[in-house]
Amino acid sequence: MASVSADLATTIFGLAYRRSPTPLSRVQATLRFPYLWRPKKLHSQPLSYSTSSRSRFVAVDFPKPKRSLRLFTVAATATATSQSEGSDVSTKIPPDDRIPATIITGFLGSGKTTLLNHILTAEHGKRIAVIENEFGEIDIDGSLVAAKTTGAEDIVMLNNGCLCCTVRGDLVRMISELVNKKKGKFDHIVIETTGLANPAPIIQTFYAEDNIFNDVKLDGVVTLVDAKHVGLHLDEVKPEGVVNEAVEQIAYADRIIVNKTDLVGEPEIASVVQRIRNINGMAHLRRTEFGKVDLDYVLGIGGFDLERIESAIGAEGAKEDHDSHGHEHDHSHHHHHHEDKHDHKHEHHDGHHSHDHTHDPGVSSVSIVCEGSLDLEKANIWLGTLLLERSEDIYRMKGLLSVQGMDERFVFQGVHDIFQGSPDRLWGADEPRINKIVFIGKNLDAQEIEKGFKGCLL
Ligand SMILES: Nc1nc2c(ncn2[C@@H]2O[C@H](COP(=O)(O)OP(=O)(O)OP(=O)(O)O)[C@@H](O)[C@H]2O)c(=O)[nH]1
Repeated sequence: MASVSADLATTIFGLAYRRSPTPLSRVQATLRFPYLWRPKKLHSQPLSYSTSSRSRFVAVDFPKPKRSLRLFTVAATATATSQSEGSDVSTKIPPDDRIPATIITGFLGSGKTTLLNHILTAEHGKRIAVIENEFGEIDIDGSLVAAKTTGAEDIVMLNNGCLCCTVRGDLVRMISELVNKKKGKFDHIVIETTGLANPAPIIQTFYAEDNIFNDVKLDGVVTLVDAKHVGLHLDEVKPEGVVNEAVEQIAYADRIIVNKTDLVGEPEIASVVQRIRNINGMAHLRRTEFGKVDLDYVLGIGGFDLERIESAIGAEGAKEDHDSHGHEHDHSHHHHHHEDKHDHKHEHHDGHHSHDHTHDPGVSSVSIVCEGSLDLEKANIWLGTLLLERSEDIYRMKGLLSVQGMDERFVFQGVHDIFQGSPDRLWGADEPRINKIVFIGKNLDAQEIEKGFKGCLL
């Protein structure tokens, strides 16, 4: 284990224990010490920081493809109402009126354009700007997308490469242009990636680029899955160091749409759902034909929004949403670690089916649900070290924590080494202090994570 400096040890929730006991002064202390965790291996220079009016986010910097750096503060709690003496930072958090953006991803032919057309033609009253990324010179998807008259405020094409690789700069420019020239004329941006896109760099763009971050917030990642063919893609063994895009697209999703269910039978669908759950136990999942989902399932979901973390990390992990079909499944196969079901051999615990879990190349989810309060210093060291050592492998994480001495719940979410956290609402007087935490990533050791986490409990 890497040695952890005192600095690191005070960073993740660092602020909370530099506070004085009242909630208000806690907020102010928080804002006065705005930096959270920073991965030392990525920075030899000390970081400078500033408080910004957009103080909702915490540390971002990532090594690839661009080493840009964003420093964040922890958001103030709802209890912040005024400043007291000695405070040099406003506790007022401005309303987040940035334009939400949704990434639609999914493997080739999974139904992304079909979903986009559904969004554009549905009645929702939203004015949507669309960014289409087509791999290749010919703008085929553009002509397949419903015409502007059907609901898109603007459709822009990115045809000369893949969003996650060569045209990231173009994406930044396009979003900036949309914002600069058309702000006020649209309410939402929808970005359709190519089928071969890895969502991570696209997600990171929203945090790394000031031009985007100041005006646009990532709302969610929606992943289409072709119920008939996804198994083939998940099974594909890639050369060392090459990602399996189908797996990545599922791993980063906030919403998963298992599409083309008309082409397969119930056992195949159940098997696909199970494999997806094994990779991503956090995302909501719905089954469809031709991408027909309620629009509020895909737009305005707040997948990266701390205020909505709880809905993403329900007590037993994400559930399959059942409004579009009428039968029950509980196929959640990711590794649940619940304090009162403490069984390390229960990885495939639903007992309904026997499925092969050996294919998905090391990407899985681990969730821990347990009552108690965390020792802040220990939790800092544990999570800081975990991210320091494993941030490349930790794709997504979300958590809701009970910290000893903290009256509020602490919520956080992260994507690799982007970490965003803040005190949330106060714990209720009779509310059990239950920690919930979900990790999605590569080669996660559920037992080790659980052990590390529980070692931080008082
Ligand atoms: N049978 C069936 N076909 C579907 C369904 N959804 C989409 N399709 C068809 O599948 C084909 C691919 O759908 P698209 O929406 O273009 O898929 P895509 O993900 O945008 O494809 P790429 O841009 O190539 O990655 C089209 O012919 C769609 O009409 C479905 O639920 N059932």
